[in-house]
Amino acid sequence: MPGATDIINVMAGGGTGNFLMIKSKALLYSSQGLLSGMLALYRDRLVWNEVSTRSSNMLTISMDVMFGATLSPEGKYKFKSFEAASAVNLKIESSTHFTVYTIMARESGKRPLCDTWTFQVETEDDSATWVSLLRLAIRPKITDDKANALVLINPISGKRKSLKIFETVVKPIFEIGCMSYTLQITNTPGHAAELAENEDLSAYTSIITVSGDGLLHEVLNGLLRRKDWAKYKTLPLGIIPTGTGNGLAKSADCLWPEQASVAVVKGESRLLDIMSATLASGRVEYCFLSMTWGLIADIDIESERMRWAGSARLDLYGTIRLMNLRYYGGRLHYLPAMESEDSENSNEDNIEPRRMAPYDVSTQTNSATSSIVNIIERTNQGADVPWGLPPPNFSSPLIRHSPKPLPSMLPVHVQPAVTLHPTLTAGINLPITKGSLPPRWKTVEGPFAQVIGTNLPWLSAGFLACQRARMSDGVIDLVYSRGVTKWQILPYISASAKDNYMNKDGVEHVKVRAFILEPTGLRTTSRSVHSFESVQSPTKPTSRSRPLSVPVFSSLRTRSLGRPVNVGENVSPKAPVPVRVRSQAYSSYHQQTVGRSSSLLVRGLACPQTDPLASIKPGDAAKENNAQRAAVSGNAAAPRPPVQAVFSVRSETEVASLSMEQQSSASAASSTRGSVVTHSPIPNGLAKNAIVTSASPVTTTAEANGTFVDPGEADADDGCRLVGQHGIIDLDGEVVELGPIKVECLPNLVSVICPPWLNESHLARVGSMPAPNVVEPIKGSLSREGSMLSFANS
Ligand SMILES: Nc1ncnc2c1ncn2[C@@H]1O[C@H](COP(=O)(O)OP(=O)(O)OP(=O)(O)O)[C@@H](O)[C@H]1O
Repeated sequence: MPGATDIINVMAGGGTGNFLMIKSKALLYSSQGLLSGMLALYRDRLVWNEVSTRSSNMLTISMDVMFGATLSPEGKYKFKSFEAASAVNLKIESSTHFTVYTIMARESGKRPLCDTWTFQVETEDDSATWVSLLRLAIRPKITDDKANALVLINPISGKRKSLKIFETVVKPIFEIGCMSYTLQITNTPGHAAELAENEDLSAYTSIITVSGDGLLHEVLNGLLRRKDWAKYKTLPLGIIPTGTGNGLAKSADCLWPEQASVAVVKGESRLLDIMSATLASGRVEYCFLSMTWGLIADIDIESERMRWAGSARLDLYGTIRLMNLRYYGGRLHYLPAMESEDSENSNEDNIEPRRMAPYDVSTQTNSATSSIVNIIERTNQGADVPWGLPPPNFSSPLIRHSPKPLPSMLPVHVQPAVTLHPTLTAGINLPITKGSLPPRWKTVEGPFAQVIGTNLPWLSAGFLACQRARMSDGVIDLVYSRGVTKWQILPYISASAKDNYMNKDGVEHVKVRAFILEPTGLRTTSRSVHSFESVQSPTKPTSRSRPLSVPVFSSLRTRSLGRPVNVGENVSPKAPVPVRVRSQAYSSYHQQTVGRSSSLLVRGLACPQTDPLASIKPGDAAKENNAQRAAVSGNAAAPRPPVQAVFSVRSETEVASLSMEQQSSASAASSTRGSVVTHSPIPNGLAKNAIVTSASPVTTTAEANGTFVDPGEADADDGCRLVGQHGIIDLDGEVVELGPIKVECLPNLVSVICPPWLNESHLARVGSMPAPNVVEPIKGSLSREGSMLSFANS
């Protein structure tokens, strides 16, 4: 039948995520060759079902993990995380083929897996239709001709690998995802801010930085300085993390450049609060990450000279700073976010903090969630102000000029064009005298070892500053320590701020709307430091405490500025230098939840809860054996996200031992002789299969030994044997040496294929497909759940 594509209900249906967009006959390319089946595209998934009398494999790919579809470019895109897919070296030239690209997150610390799935349909028109519909389903919010990003690359971020990462990871994903872009490499500090402020941005649908947090901070502030900033209030911002700290990317669960690139391609977004910091000079800076003072700021700033060490500089210098803990004199005033004081310290695990009027954003009508960053347009009409915020003060002198030029890297004119609801602290005169604070304000007094006002849980990828922080809750999480010893603060810094460190042992946490920091300008390594009052009536510093040299408060930094904010430079140490920080929920940041393993459904394929092999280096046979046994017997330790494991089985004895353990499991009813892999619930009786795959852990494609047994044809009694280290198959006397094979773990692999591909007679049962090259190495992966092992070929 010509043009067998069955297009059903294209773009119709609406409502549910399950309507069918297209359905047709399609061959699935696997390392075993072509498998015949029916392919159906729904709005939320792609499903391929094998049509065969012999087996009924099924492939389901969730739309969550798909990021592109192209016409047969197999082999074109090969980058690091594509290793697994590129092992399948298919020669596909005809344009009746198309390829779907997927990304799957893996357990923490491991690079996500990108994969390709190639199908063949009957005509070129069919494959073109498939590709365009797939693209539509993958990126429903972005049409191909619309997406055009301004991409800013900071070549010196982190370990100076931004350019390389762009070329090898970002660019291929952008190409696959049909993302057009204009590239700009930054030359100097401030360059990105200048571009964001002065460039004509009308052609762009987003600004993406390939950088650390500092460059995005520049972009944000540059945008806010534009006269026409309101025009770009919905311009999405995104970050592909290549920096040192990468706190935003970590908090958004997009720490791998692959994840972040895919998120950009798919145009997913998420709200993000911004903090505005009014400095002593009157200068206003906006930051999305945090404001730190004391320990964390010192680590950040003073370790700049160790940039060569990448993110390790924070750990290295952090240890030094912690061992020589400093204390800073000053006062901290804050406006609690909660009505009740007690509720500040209540357990708020996993609960989004309650928004309080007038900052209740729950009523907002802005469609902020549909783009990466939305700067909310504000008007002078109180009633029209989003979320009931007080009217912005556009005539504030802060907008026009800085009262006193600062010797900073930014020129004076770079005042933000907007002042975000400045009323919380605007009426408070500094220095603050007793009784001058508005009601509900609280004051705590130093000496402080650290003060962190954070908008995000993670200040850097390695430092969870406040687990309770949420990026769009409209409040600041204030964490401070005063008068603590280094040993008290050590668990918080080293093990990060799990909730059990909060509000005890000197690590205080409170959710606030705004805070004011009044440093005295005195720093000491002694805990018996001067009180704020002592500054008002200064006494001569003791030998262990000293006024700081200029700049006085070099240790105050709005993290993500990418440079210190020298608040109060040239100010006498005796004069308190106030800093006002407040939060505003007004913009958003892109984020995509990438690759939930549940989103790829595998019939009969069990997901293991632990992977005893994960920590074992290839070649460590003894450890591997133990781990395999532990895994098979379900003797697993701590639970972790589902993964697939790759096993090595090297001898008959080992096979027997695995089989025996399998048979002892209730779920392994159909276990048979000589089998490593068994499945009870496979419907067509093809559950009796065995596989030997790799000695490698799951991370990469690996040279490995392999063999295969199909107990339907052969078993331990009639000649099925696993021999030696080189994957020799002995089927009824017919010996096939597979040699080293590449084994890949494909967490998003899909079918539990009962391998019918070893010889012609097996293939004949599959149908009238062309015979695959049966001596090709067998690729596959083995997974387990408790005592259940499952093999899936790729
Ligand atoms: N070409 C350049 N040469 C020197 N500095 C630059 C250049 N381009 C940008 N910068 C500056 O580098 C600073 C730090 O960059 P970025 O934040 O990207 O990396 P990072 O500091 O390593 O990462 P993180 O902020 O996540 O810790 C930015 O504030 C920016 O001003």
